[in-house]
Amino acid sequence: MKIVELIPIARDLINQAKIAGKSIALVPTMGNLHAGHLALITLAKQHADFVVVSIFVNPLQFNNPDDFANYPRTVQMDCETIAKVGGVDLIFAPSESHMYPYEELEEQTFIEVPGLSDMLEGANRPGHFRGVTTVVGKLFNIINPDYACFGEKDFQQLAIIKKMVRDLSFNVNILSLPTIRAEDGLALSSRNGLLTDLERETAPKLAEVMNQISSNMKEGELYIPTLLSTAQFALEQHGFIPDELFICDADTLGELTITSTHAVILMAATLGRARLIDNMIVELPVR
Ligand SMILES: Nc1ncnc2c1ncn2[C@@H]1O[C@H](COP(=O)(O)OP(=O)(O)OP(=O)(O)O)[C@@H](O)[C@H]1O
Ligand SMILES: CC(C)(CO)[C@@H](O)C(=O)[O-]
Ligand code: BAL
Repeated sequence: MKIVELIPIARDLINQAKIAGKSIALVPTMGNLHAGHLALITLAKQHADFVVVSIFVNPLQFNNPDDFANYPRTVQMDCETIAKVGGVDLIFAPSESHMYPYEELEEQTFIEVPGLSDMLEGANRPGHFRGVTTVVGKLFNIINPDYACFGEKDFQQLAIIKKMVRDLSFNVNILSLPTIRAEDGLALSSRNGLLTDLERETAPKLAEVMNQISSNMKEGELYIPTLLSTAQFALEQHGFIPDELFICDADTLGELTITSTHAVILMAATLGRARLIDNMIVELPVR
């Protein structure tokens, strides 16, 4: 396994693999790896001969400077974890100045997916998805993967990346994986490390509240304002500051309509220093 910081060196190694007839899979991450990332690596290995993991805390996608400053950076430990798990051929871990060599980040050329990027999480984190699509597009151009693997935990991000790939004709197959959870139901996330022990005990309540909304919907309660206000109240009772609570059509991410077959519950809530996100698909009862 090679660990590479520079774009031309990564390109050379990928070209050699391609000349040898190998297919390439990319797992983009911001590091601080957990079992969710390792499951994405397993997915990549199932599809391709040469697996690349990128580790880059992308400044373009952080609209909150404290969030960027606090984001856990553990590259050395991540490389050791990946080496221990095995099966990864290349770790691409560029420096910020190598990815964005400008004095001001705003000088960088951006990729922007309209519509989907501005709603829901995008409305709450202005510029976030523009930063994600720009870095993912750049990684696709550097690594030139046949496959790229993403988690369904970032549901809206996945929808936006699929649209970017379609709209810009990137020659890459997008693979995805359901959210990997701790035994108590908490979605694994790098930001979970920011929780105190006590907050960590409370954190699974986010998924519990989501499960409760899902059960209510399956039983026929489909009046969204009631579902959302009940969830908001429950989260506040547990000490969360709810940030986003949405129930949308899982296919369009727009409002539920009479023809919707699946809803998605999207949640983001702050607990202590951590902003946690989660989501769940709900098959709607026949109406
Ligand atoms: N619990 C999980 N299950 C499956 N995939 C996950 C999980 N957590 C993250 N991923 C996926 O891993 C990839 C890299 O995500 P990232 O490095 O941001 O980790 P993260 O744990 O989501 O961190 P954070 O949520 O704090 O940003 C993304 O495609 C993301 O959707
Ligand atoms: C896809 C990604 C690695 C781009 O920085 C990031 O948004 C993430 O970790 O989900
Ligand atoms: N996995 C999501 C990346 C972010 O919150 O910036």
